[in-house]
Amino acid sequence: MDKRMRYRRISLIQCDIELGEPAINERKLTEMLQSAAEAPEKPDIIVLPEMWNTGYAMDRLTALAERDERCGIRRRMSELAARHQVQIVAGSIAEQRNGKLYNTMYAYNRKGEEIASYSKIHLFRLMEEDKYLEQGKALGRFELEGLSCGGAICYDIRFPELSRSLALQGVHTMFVPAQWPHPRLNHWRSLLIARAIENQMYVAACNRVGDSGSQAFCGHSLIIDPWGEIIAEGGEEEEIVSGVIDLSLVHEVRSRIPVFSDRQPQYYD
Ligand SMILES: O=C(O)CCC(=O)C(=O)O
Repeated sequence: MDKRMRYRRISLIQCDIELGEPAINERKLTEMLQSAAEAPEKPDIIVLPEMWNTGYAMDRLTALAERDERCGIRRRMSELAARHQVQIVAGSIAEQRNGKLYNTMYAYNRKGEEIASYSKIHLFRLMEEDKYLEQGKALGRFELEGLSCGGAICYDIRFPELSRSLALQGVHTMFVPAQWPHPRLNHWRSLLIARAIENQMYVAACNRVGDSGSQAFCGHSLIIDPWGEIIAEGGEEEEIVSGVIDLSLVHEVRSRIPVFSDRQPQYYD
């Protein structure tokens, strides 16, 4: 495999998010993104956390969410990607489309083209997402320079069917923006490691830190390889978590333990 195609450096922007303050959040994310992009070891892909524009300001989302016609954040993400010639999995933002609210991930290539979107399918009742948001209706699969990618947002990782469906569609790296709170750090780490092992894929998961009301978010953004080994892990403060993935490992692990050809789908519902 061509060396340039084999390795990708990924940086996860693990940060705090101000509740209901899109302008403040965008300023901070932009600064962190720029410093990641200008680091001596420049990443190929930068990943942001979930709902980073508004946080969980659910009862104010109609006023605060990004609107298609404004095209503000999406245009600026696209400009950042083009300016720094970096690929961006822009976490997810609260957005309003056709009068409905969604929690949506966007991805940009190095030219700044918006190449994919994925709206969260499994809405998290504990945060009342189901009361305010419309669920997504399609899986998020996309390509970043030949890397076959998939998206899952936070609670989605509790549904192994979603990541398995992505793997069956050829995904080798799953990106997971999140706002995952304590006291379920153990679930966060275990579920992400399990999704990587069972699907023999890389998982790059970007969580937020800090508090919002009674919730404390647990950070520990992770890059996990297809063997379940942790390549990089954050703490519980703001930081940029980086690691290099080696795509040949996906093929190696899949040929060593051939779970995809050993599946027995006739027994599954
Ligand atoms: O499933 C969990 O424990 C956390 C999920 C969550 O916080 C979310 O989807 O926003």
